[in-house]
Amino acid sequence: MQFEDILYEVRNGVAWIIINRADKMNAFRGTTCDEIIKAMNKAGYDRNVGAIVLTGAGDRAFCTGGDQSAHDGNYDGRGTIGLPMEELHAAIRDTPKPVIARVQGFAIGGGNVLATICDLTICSDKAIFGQVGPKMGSVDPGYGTAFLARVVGEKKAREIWYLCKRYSGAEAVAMGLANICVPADQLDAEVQKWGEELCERSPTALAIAKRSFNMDTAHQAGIAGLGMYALKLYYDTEESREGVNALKEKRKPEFRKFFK
Ligand SMILES: CC(C)(COP(=O)(O)OP(=O)(O)OC[C@H]1O[C@@H](n2cnc3c(N)ncnc32)[C@H](O)[C@@H]1OP(=O)(O)O)[C@@H](O)C(=O)NCCC(=O)NCCSC(=O)c1cc(O)c2ccccc2c1O
Repeated sequence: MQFEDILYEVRNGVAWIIINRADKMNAFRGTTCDEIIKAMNKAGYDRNVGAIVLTGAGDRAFCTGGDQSAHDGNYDGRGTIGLPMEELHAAIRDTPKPVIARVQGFAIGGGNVLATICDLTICSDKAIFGQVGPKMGSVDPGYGTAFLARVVGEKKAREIWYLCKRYSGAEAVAMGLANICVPADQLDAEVQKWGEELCERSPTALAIAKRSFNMDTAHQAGIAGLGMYALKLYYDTEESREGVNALKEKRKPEFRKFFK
């Protein structure tokens, strides 16, 4: 399988899916989403793979969400908003293997959502977690908000989305957003160790456990699907475009000027 935006490697039974767009801080465009979906399915149904790692290339970012240079009212791919976000999130949740987010640098916006949805998160002491949606004219109306509240609790999730603060790896562990934080030079070894340990467990027991954990929040896919249509309408407003424009022009957005 040939990929343009990602790398796919199997290391001793652990499949590594690496977003390979370091120049864009591993932001995803349509192609990136489609390739991650394919890779999740490939790893999920490969009998020689016991665990999956999702990460980004380089040390500056895990993933900074939607590629804003490919965002002009809509993103550049397929789906309601020009990115198949519902399918990407479903691919991570539905693949029958545990998915570990390996977080170095920024896990911001949709990158933060991807890490949240993964089964486990291992981060380095250089990791920075956070949301940017209301700062740049977007929001994730599904797992990124509703599921986050299940992970870190309602108050913290609302703080994360409303205030768009940044959080260290240690803070992410304290709030339950990450499982463990290790020094940056030990991150790869730690992630591979967890992956290989998962390979020793019964794959069927893990698959059933994963489905069972997912069951409790499966209805959130409905909120996401419906919300995408609301988001599409929002992206067509001056208020939302102000966020993208301000980011490109490296200035503070003035949303209230456009609020109707
Ligand atoms: C990540 C940052 C906080 C880093 O700041 P810093 O000051 O360290 O670095 P720079 O800002 O100078 O960035 C360096 C370089 O990288 C480019 N870049 C960074 N992020 C992106 C990006 N997302 N898209 C395109 N390019 C990016 C940046 O432009 C610089 O390039 P130069 O050429 O100028 O050197 C900071 O960069 C930052 O805040 N980035 C933007 C983050 C962002 O807005 N992300 C998108 C949010 S929306 C989203 O992700 C999203 C997610 C979902 O899950 C959704 C689900 C459903 C619906 C919608 C969703 C959605 O919209």
